[in-house]
Amino acid sequence: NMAFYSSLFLGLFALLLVRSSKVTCEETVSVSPTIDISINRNTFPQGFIFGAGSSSYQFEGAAMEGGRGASVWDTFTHKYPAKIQDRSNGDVAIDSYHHYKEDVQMMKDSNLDSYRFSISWSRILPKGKLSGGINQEGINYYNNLINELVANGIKPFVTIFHWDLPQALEDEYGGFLSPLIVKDFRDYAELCFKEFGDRVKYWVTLNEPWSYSQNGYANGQMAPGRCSAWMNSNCTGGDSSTEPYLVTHHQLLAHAAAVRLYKTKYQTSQEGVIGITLVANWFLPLRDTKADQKAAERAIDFMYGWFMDPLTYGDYPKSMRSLVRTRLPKFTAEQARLLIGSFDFIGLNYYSTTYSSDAPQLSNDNPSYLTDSLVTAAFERDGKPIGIKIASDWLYVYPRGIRDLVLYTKEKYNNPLMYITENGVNEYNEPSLSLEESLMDTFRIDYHYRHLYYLLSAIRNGANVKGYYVWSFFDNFEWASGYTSRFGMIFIDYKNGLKRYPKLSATWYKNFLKK
Ligand SMILES: N=C(Cc1ccccc1)N[C@@H]1O[C@H](CO[C@@H]2OC[C@@H](O)[C@H](O)[C@H]2O)[C@@H](O)[C@H](O)[C@H]1O
Repeated sequence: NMAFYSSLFLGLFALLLVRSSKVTCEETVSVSPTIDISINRNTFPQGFIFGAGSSSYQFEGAAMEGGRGASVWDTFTHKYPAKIQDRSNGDVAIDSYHHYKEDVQMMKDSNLDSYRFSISWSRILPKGKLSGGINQEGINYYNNLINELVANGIKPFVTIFHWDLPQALEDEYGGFLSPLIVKDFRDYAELCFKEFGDRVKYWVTLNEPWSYSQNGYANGQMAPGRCSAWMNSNCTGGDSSTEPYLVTHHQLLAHAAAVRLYKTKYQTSQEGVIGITLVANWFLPLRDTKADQKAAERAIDFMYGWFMDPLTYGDYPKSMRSLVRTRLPKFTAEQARLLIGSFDFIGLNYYSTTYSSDAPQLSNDNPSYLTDSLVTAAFERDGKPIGIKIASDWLYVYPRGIRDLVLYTKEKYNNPLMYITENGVNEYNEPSLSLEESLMDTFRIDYHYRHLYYLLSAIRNGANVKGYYVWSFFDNFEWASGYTSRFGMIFIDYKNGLKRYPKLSATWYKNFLKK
């Protein structure tokens, strides 16, 4: 019976244990708060526009067809093929000029709300000026494209200048190096408003004026390929310490002139909106020191404030005034007045974030835009990269940067209406891959999902963002990288008639956009 009582006791004890654990289990179990990380079109505000982008020189082809005149990119690629990684050019590109009906169908199949594209200035004004004559075939092409988009319920989002300046204007007065560009750009913009403004309700004057100034006039890596001789970058001429500042100055004045024209003469009847697209990295201090914090602030001033300060406050950032001094042009009071608020929205192109560290040693007797900010960029801290790198050596994946940049814009520049006009990641063209493997871009789904997650977080924190455009819908001519770099959600088979194949990311985006 001893055994009986001990087993009884053990049983009771076990029961008590279970009960107590059960009781404590019931009392203490707290369902962890669900952190909702699932997003789709419907978690974004009503009316948010989802799209994808392109640009004329990178996509159209037909460079010597349909009456198109030469642009500085035709000259640059033909004269300096060594400056393009695979010595290629945009003569044919992905031939959107002839494929636009098929391409619009693919946009429709992808559930896009909108398609961003740019107009080739020298396709509609082959000599750059009205006096040089209007090319009706060029006008017809854009009318056909716009009509095809509208007929398929896709909003055209049109960039007036995406770097392909008519060569004739470069030859006549140095293009954006001269204030003469303001009148010719305004006349070109007016032709666009007149011919397309009844159906185009979203206008961008300039795409990434920073890239045009930096790559065209500071490092000479892109058209028109100018830089200081001491940079030994095979530039045809130029001065990296002054020309980037003149080109930005004249781009801003040209932008303001086109916006003023649209607002005084076309906006009331056409009821569209007009803005500018700026590219900006986000910048984090490399070390938690005052010096590196100031360096990060200078970095964003020199890349983003270079444009946002004149557009919001009528002058360049103080950090630029104090470091660039006499090499930084001045605005007259009238020009400042025209510039302030010269936009209904800001288009933002965000790709990546870098670390900034203070670099006083950069001030030397060979000044240039590239070093004037006295900042060194880094992609890793203590050997740890800021994010994963898929392909390009400047593109590390840092999705939180899109939220930081958007909230910075909200705080510093009065929360303007914003559209993310480009966000994307590239893989290298890899001829050894099978077609199936080339289409399996799971990294691109990850990239866009995480950037959209952080963009939504910024919106939930009050940022006034109303749209998002993937760069890019199709693989295309990626400037200095030629066809070696692929950003598209649709694969282009360059070896087989430019056939289009949706990548996995296109299917993902289609489902994400399902209404
Ligand atoms: N490409 C830029 C600005 C830039 C230029 C050279 C190097 C880094 C960044 N901005 C946008 O990025 C897109 C992706 O840019 C590519 O990025 C990887 C580079 O290797 C490639 O040369 C560039 O075209 C362009 O296609 C769009 O036309 C342009 O608006």
